[in-house]
Amino acid sequence: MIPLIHDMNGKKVVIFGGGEVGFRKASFFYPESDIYVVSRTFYKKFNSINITAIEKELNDAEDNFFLDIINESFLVVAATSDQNLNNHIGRLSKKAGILFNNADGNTGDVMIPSVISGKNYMIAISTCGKSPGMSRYIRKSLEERFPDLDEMISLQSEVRELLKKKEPVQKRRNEILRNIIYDEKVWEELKRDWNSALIYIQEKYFR
Ligand SMILES: C[C@@]1(CC(=O)O)c2cc3[nH]c(cc4nc(cc5[nH]c(cc(n2)[C@H]1CCC(=O)O)[C@@](C)(CC(=O)O)[C@@H]5CCC(=O)O)C(CC(=O)O)=C4CCC(=O)O)c(CCC(=O)O)c3CC(=O)O
Ligand SMILES: NC(=O)C1=CN([C@@H]2O[C@H](COP(=O)(O)OP(=O)(O)OC[C@H]3O[C@@H](n4cnc5c(N)ncnc54)[C@H](O)[C@@H]3O)[C@@H](O)[C@H]2O)C=CC1
Repeated sequence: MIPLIHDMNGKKVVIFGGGEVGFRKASFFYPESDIYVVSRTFYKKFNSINITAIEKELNDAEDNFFLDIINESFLVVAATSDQNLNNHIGRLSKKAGILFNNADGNTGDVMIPSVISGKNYMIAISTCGKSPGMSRYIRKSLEERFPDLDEMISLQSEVRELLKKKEPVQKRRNEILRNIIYDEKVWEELKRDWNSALIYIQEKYFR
């Protein structure tokens, strides 16, 4: 498997299973996608997000029920507590030519990663199904280790543009940007304030 960052805006996503896991998967795609959740029961937190809920016992549902509901969707997620049912939904999605993610059962075409994101970046973490708990741990560790990523990226972006005007040699621009990233004092100034970090950079690197 390889990672892709995908525009899910307005895409139809159908989730089977309305438990805590189904809710987490729905939250993952919310609010970007158009989300349908099909289940016999719904976890209480579903009240907090805007999805289309379809109450249905799936044990006695015909294949055509599934095929009608997943029609024209971009992705199907199986998150019921019944592996056989999840795998069956996977086979039907394949038949319909729709991407499939399985929260419990045979791995589908797509896996859902742990995500850290800000205004200026996103990082997705996966252990390829080996240890989702470790993905969560890595996410938490990165969040603690890099609380100022957004600020640093916007600072780099600003300095990059300033440098393009001031420094004609690309290799030199590259070197300065790298030195700034590794300059602990810049990170310290950033904690105080974005502008004081920029002033420090201009005094030290723009002479
Ligand atoms: C394969 C995958 C399928 C998929 O859903 O795409 C899958 C499968 C399974 N997870 C299970 C358990 C747990 N999942 C988590 C947490 C997350 N699980 C997520 C993704 C994935 N989980 C995909 C692989 C991604 C990868 O490898 O990185 C995350 C990243 C994204 C999300 O769900 O939003 C989210 C963290 C979000 C965050 O916080 O950052 C925790 C931790 C916790 O809840 O504290 C536990 C308990 C501890 C543990 O088991 O490690 C079980 C039951 C195992 C059993 O029966 O014992 C299965 C089924 C199986 O393994 O067969
Ligand atoms: N991929 C992941 O990240 C994780 C997956 N899991 C696994 O995912 C599965 C779901 O976990 P939870 O949401 O905690 O379980 P849960 O039991 O709280 O929720 C299951 C949902 O599926 C629905 N459902 C089950 N059978 C159905 C049927 N025949 N017809 C209609 N609806 C049906 C239930 O009504 C319920 O809403 C479990 O098997 C669990 O082991 C657990 C943790 C993380």
